[in-house]
Amino acid sequence: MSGATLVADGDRPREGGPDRKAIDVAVGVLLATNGDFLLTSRPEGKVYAGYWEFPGGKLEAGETVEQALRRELHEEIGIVIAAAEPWRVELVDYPHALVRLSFCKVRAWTGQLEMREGQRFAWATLPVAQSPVLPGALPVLDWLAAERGFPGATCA
Ligand SMILES: Nc1nc2c([nH]c(=O)n2[C@H]2C[C@H](O)[C@@H](COP(=O)(O)OP(=O)(O)OP(=O)(O)O)O2)c(=O)[nH]1
Repeated sequence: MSGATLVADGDRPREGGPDRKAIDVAVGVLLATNGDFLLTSRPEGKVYAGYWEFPGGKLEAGETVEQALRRELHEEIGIVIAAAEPWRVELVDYPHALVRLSFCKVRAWTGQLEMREGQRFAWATLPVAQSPVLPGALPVLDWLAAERGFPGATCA
């Protein structure tokens, strides 16, 4: 897992000193009725371009996680989500930023998937065939595996 450290929420960040402020990010784990989950690739021009992740993005000033997730998923993949079910929060210390990822499960939405930033997308299952997976998205695969009683490696 080069270039990023997963740290327990509340721990002091590895680099940048105590003033390094975490950037809040809302992330959606879209679940199809058959259990498949949506992965999207990071667009060109962003850090970790081409890596697979769960769709989402940074909170804007004054937004809640759910509001940001609703906005980001509409802007980036063209859908309008129903409820966002808060799931887990994870702090990841990247060289480019310390990010606090708020993962939400999303089971219902309207609209057709439309990759508006030139991303690729895949309905994935365990073990995930897509590669490489963004370091900050890997724990989600472990959480899904634990929930599902899936044994072994989560990536092929
Ligand atoms: N969307 C998403 N971001 C993740 C995941 N895991 C992970 O570490 N991240 C990190 C990567 C980035 O540092 C940060 C998200 O920032 P971003 O640059 O993609 O957000 P954004 O779409 O708002 O981008 P921009 O408006 O600044 O261009 O969160 C994940 O599964 N999904």
